[in-house]
Amino acid sequence: MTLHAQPKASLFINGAYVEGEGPELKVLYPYTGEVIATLREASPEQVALATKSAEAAQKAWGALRPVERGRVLARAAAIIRERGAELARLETLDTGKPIQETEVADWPSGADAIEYFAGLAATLTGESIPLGGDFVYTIREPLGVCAGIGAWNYPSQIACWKSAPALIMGNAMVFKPSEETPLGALKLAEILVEAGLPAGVFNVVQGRGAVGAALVTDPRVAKVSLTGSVPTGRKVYAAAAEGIRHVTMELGGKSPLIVFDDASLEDAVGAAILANFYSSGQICSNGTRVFVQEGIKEAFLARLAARCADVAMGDPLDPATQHGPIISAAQAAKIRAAIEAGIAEGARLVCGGPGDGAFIPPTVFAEATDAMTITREEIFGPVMTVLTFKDEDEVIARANGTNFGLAAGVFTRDLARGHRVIAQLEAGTCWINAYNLTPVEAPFGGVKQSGVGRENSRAAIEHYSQLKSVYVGLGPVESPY
Ligand SMILES: NC(=O)c1ccc[n+]([C@@H]2O[C@H](COP(=O)([O-])OP(=O)(O)OC[C@H]3O[C@@H](n4cnc5c(N)ncnc54)[C@H](O)[C@@H]3O)[C@@H](O)[C@H]2O)c1
Repeated sequence: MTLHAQPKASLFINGAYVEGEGPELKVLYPYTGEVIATLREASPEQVALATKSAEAAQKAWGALRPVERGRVLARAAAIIRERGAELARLETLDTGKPIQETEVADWPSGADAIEYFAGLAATLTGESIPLGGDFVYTIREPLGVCAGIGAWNYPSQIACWKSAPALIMGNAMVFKPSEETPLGALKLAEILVEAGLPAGVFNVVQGRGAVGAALVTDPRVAKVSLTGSVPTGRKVYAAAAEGIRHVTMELGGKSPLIVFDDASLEDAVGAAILANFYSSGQICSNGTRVFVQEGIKEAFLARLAARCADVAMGDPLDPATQHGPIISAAQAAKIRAAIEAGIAEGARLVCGGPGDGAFIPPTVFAEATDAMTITREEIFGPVMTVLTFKDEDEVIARANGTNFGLAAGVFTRDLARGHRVIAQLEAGTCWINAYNLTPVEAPFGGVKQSGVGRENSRAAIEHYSQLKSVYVGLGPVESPY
């Protein structure tokens, strides 16, 4: 079976594939390390060309009836679903994620977002504000050219989640995928054009951080939406501030998953697995600090270790594979260093460990403290830290003892307690008796250093539009002189 995934060219500008003029970018299949495509980065001139194309195309696109924009996006969602198998395979080659995940989670979630915003299109109106005689009306306007910058863990989903609300509001977008996973965004550009999107409304440039930085500071860019780590977020937010640009920041996390002793043990263990090991643990909202109430700690760890022992690791294209490789050798080395630090600082390795080559098995630490590196820092790999607690107040304080605030989960059969605890947790995206489910209908995003703004749901529209307020005077103008 060929693993060749070379696109027609590296960039997609003004409705067509264009070859990049910058440095080479090799795309490796994480499972085997073989080169599946060789791309070129965009040159600074090509980044400017992309934003100019976007600026030119945005005017007519933004002037369409919203229902017409919705029709284009609805068609694109249908094409994504028709090509589900082909797109899932490409996503697996690009990311190394098991095909059993990419078939149900990645592009399908992207298609959901495109479909959702397509349906919302015609409902996005301003309001009329009566003032006695005079009145004010508001117009919800697009921002103009939006820049999207993606991470490598959900490359196609991220491209869809950012472009769908942007485009439906009449904006144009220039998207830069992660240099690790450049392929899916090109497919999205192709599909959008096939669905009827005018040339230039959605463009893709490739490259490492410097290309992202050039995009963020391009004078035509009005808004920047980044999915990435906190350190990158800090840089991008600062660069965007120079031009008073709007931002959405979807950043990292070290989220708490709290399991009370009245919870269904089997469900809580299942959620802890979903919260730590799906996509080989490379998920921003992962509940990597699992707080288990004292009385059930041993039973929880025993069941967790037993279920993790059954994991099927291996060839991501094999439908039976549940746990794939880590995205890159560099990321695997970082995760291994975190595992070594956990052992060196005295935590007990319950199962898993550093693994071999591209694979790191589901790894669980117990007897950890809040001060340990594995408990404080985002690892972005399949590493769970189990901590124990005595009571509600204690666990809330400890769960909040972090600068991150992306997500949080609570497991309990006492629903009053579930709501009470969630209300006190400093996190943007929360679950009670569930974890890591992110339907497009619900807002997604973080508080504290995990981010600014929300993706998905009607809330995303706020971040891709601005309100014009129009005062209408119906009476005589009263001037003081
Ligand atoms: N909150 C969310 O929705 C969410 C989702 C997925 C991943 N993440 C986070 O992303 C991180 C993992 O992804 P990653 O390693 O690709 O992140 P990263 O921060 O290294 O890179 C993210 C993107 O930013 C670009 N970039 C780097 N420097 C830049 C600069 N100076 N200016 C502009 N762009 C720049 C990169 O090329 C890449 O496309 C984790 O921290 C994870 O938690 C967050």
